[in-house]
Amino acid sequence: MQNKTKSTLLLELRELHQRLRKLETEKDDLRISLETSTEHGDLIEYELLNRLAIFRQQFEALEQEKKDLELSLQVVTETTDLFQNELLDARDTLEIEVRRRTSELAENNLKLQAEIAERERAEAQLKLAASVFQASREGIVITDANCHIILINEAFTKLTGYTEFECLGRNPNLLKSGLHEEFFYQNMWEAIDTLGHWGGEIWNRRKNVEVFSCWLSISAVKSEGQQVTHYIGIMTDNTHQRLSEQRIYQLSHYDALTTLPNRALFQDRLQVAIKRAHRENYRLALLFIDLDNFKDVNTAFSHPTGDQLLQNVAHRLLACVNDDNDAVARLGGDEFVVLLDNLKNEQTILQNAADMADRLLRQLQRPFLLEGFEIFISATIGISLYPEDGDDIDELLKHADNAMFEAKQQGRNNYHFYSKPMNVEARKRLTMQNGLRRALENDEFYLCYQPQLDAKTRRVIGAEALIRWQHPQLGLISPNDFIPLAESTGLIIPIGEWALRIACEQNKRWQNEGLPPIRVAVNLSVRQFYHQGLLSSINAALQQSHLDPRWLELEITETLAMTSADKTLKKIQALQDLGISMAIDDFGTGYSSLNYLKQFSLDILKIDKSFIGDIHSTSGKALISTIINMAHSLGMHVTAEGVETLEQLEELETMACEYIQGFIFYKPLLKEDMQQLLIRENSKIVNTLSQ
Ligand SMILES: Nc1nc2c(ncn2[C@@H]2O[C@H](COP(=O)(O)O[C@H]3[C@@H](O)[C@H](n4cnc5c(=O)[nH]c(N)nc54)O[C@@H]3COP(=O)(O)O)[C@@H](O)[C@H]2O)c(=O)[nH]1
Repeated sequence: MQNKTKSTLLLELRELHQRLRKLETEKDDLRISLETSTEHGDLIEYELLNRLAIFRQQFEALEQEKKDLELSLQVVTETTDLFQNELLDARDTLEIEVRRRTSELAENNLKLQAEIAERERAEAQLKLAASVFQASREGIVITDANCHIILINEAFTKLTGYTEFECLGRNPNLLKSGLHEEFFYQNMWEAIDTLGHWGGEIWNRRKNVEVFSCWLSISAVKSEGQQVTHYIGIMTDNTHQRLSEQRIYQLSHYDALTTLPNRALFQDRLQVAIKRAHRENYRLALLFIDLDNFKDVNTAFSHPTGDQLLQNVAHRLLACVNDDNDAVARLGGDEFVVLLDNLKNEQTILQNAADMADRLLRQLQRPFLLEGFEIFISATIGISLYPEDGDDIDELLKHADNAMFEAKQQGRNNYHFYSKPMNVEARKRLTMQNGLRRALENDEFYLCYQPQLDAKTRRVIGAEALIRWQHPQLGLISPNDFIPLAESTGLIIPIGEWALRIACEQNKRWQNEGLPPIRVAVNLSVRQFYHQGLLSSINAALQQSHLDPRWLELEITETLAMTSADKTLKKIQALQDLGISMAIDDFGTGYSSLNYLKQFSLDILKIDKSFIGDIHSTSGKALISTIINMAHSLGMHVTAEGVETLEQLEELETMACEYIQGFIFYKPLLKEDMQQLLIRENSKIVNTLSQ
């Protein structure tokens, strides 16, 4: 009974009540039946009473059962109430615990949520970083602390041509272009080591050996303990920018039509040249060139033809200048400039500038063949000199421009110096130059003959033919003044040929007159010597005069002999093969190679007068003696020139110098005087023979 639950007990109790009520009803029914059963006899009554007693018993049993049940219910209810209280207590404790655990759980959950969010954020960042690394247009390379590549991105491969496989484990110096000096890399690493970072432009080399320019930034990555763990290099291809920069530079510094430097670049160069000239104490000449009547070409032909003409002019100007020192630029329109830099010799600056102006004018005078036409133009040049005519760009340009304007006023196709004294000199030069062209036709040249004597016998054995120019206005002009001009204009060729022809004819004439034969020496200038017509003109002179070649001597200077030695050697040999004597002039003033001298096997060595003037000193004496001995050992005879004093003559005699030329005996003589001398010489010989 105790084990039954309260609800089971209540159920049973309810059932019991029902059964009791049913029994009550049956008992009532039975009583009524009993009261009304008199008609049925005693049997029925007995039966009914019996059944009633059974009912009663049942009822009482049920009542007892009910009591028991109610008792049990009471027990159960009491037990349940007790349990209920314990349960309530337990539930309260449990609830508190559950609440505590729930809040703990909620807290942990929040933490977890935050952790998950953090992890997701970190993962997203990593993903982003990885995609940025890969998608970056900059080439990125990551190395370990020992500079071994551990990671590169796609852009790096694109930029350098190296794949990851080819790079991993290697040093990034595999990109070294070889264009930077070692100190460049030293500075770079110094910055990384001290500042942790370096950035700059660098030339690298791709796998296909192509060199490219890039902006490179290198950062050192450090641990918390400040130890370098990695290096990150980020490079941006700069080639396109470089090319555009070059293009922009080209456009802004060079003339698009002629590709010559434009005004801006020229001014920069002039500025640099002025500074250097100031520092190193030399001079500059600025030639401002303006084409004459250029507009007519544009009008008569077309602008494209005019453009072509300007391009051709630029080429010709460039061909005239010395690549190393001089600069040509187009200032605009038909205006050009030439800068002569590094003019060290003060004596020749005027000459150099005037020579250049001459050369430019001559080049521009040659016809230009354009579109099937021969187009003739000329130019006018204004010249300013640094520092005389200005010490800054603007002044020099302005004064050269002014000088050009002056030159235009005086007629085109000429040049004009800015400063007056220069112009006087230049005008003299111009007069000489113009006169030089006509001098041959006008028979303004003549030859003098300076006798050469045998040092021992004092007999005249030869003469040097020396040219003179009798200018109608300027008077007698020294060869020292006009020979360089003739050289630079090329007029030395006809003038030299004339001197050669006259000397041969005169010598032959003296021989024909029965005078003692002498060897006449003729000077050859550099241009003349290398002129391809030299041999034929000498042959012509000899044939026309019928002079035996052994009575002709040709003098070349020491400097000439030493330039292009092989070419010189062949030419000397060819002349000697004709039977002509070859002399090396001005010996000691230039640069000689004993080796060449030996190979040339020249006939005569002429010691320069500057040495003879120094013969009184011990060192001068020793030097001359050495030269004479060397010449003898090379099989040459020696002529001492510029001998002016007895002391010099005696010294030379003791040194076994064979021939003497100098004022001590004779100055250069007119041909008539030379003839008289030869007549006297002849009579000396006759006298000696008759004694
Ligand atoms: N290419 C050619 N060059 C020529 C020709 N004619 C002459 N020249 C060269 O011109 C330079 C100057 O010559 P010149 O003024 O005639 O002077 C010569 C002599 O007068 C001078 N000399 C001779 N002796 C003395 C002397 O005792 N004292 C002194 N102060 N001067 C003297 O030396 C000049 C000859 O020199 P060099 O020729 O070196 O023997 C001169 O360089 C000539 O070469 C020519 O036709 N063509």
